Amino acid sequence: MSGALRSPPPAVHNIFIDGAAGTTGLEIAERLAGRSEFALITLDDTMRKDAKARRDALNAADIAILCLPDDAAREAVDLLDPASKTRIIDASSAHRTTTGWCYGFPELVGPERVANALRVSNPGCYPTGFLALVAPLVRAGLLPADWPYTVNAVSGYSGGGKASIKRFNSARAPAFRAYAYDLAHKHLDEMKIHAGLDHPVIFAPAVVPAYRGMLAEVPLHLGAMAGEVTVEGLRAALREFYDGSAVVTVHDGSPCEELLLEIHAAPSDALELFVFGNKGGWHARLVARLDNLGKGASGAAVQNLNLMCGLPETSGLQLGVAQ
Ligand SMILES: NC(=O)C1=CN([C@@H]2O[C@H](COP(=O)(O)OP(=O)(O)OC[C@H]3O[C@@H](n4cnc5c(N)ncnc54)[C@H](OP(=O)(O)O)[C@@H]3O)[C@@H](O)[C@H]2O)C=CC1
Ligand SMILES: CC(=O)N[C@@H](CCC(=O)OP(=O)(O)O)C(=O)O
Repeated sequence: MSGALRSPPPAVHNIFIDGAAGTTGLEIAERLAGRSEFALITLDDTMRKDAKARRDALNAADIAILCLPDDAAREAVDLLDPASKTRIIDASSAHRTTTGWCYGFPELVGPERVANALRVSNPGCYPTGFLALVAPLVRAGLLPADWPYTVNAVSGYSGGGKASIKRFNSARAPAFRAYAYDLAHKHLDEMKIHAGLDHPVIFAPAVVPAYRGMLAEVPLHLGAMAGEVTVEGLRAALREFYDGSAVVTVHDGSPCEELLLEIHAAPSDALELFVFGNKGGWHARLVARLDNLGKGASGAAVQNLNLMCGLPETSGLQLGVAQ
């Protein structure tokens, strides 16, 4: 082999998951297990909340993925040395509308922006469904930016992290939990800003006793909107926007009697979009189906991590669509 050109060994990226013992962190680690491109920096259970140990791990990482409550995520960023080269993917809602942070929705902001970013803020699970439906249609001028939109959604109970899992696994688990009746859910700004809307949406979320899964729906009085917008036109625009995506599927207009979330669904990093309308096209329902822990959290973090490391965008993702 003397004189033969050899490729350098592939780079190994040092990754620290801050909050690795939580719901999102554990699913990210599962998706990274066995991937030789990554080496995980870990803290044992006695040190995982120790500020000094976290500071060392955060600064030693090439990329740190924050799977923490918002305050702890802000604290993690503060723990970085001023000269730190560590890049961040934040799964919390602490930085989703913060100047200087890249909104980590590659299909909407462009994969190259995520790939080159120092600070990436992952979208929330509900906003992922809402924005995937509405942002491209507002951009295309098919839906008005000044419309008073409503979002109805159901989530699997893992969407609320360990506390919600404990509640839904207890003897007093509710059969259905509707919430956010203060009309001030923390996702409102994120949805408004990244969809380019003039007004906050009315957001009506609920939780069902399935571990994972999510439906986010935007009902539309299409016939009351100005212009000639049709159900077929909305669907065609979404199909064009996501053409070639391995993650997002826009279903055709085949009849569909029901959309289901399975009680024991397997993890999925796919995002499915549907456009339904009545005869005459006066009413429409835009629906997104996803796994809150997949494209809604951990799958999205791994997709962004791949991009930031120059790896194929969907490496390690589970993209089976349930249909
Ligand atoms: N679950 C989901 O579907 C989604 C979650 N997210 C966001 O991701 C983030 C993580 O959520 P999730 O995994 O569900 O939450 P969990 O409650 O399941 O996990 C959070 C983890 O963070 C740990 N933690 C809390 N404070 C600190 C600290 N100061 N230092 C180190 N670790 C700490 C907790 O420790 P301990 O185990 O001791 O409690 C826990 O292990 C949240 O901001 C959430 O909003 C975003 C999209 C979807
Ligand atoms: C079911 C449930 O409780 N869901 C959480 C949101 C989960 C999520 O998207 O996390 P982020 O808040 O980080 O975006 C809630 O409504 O607060």
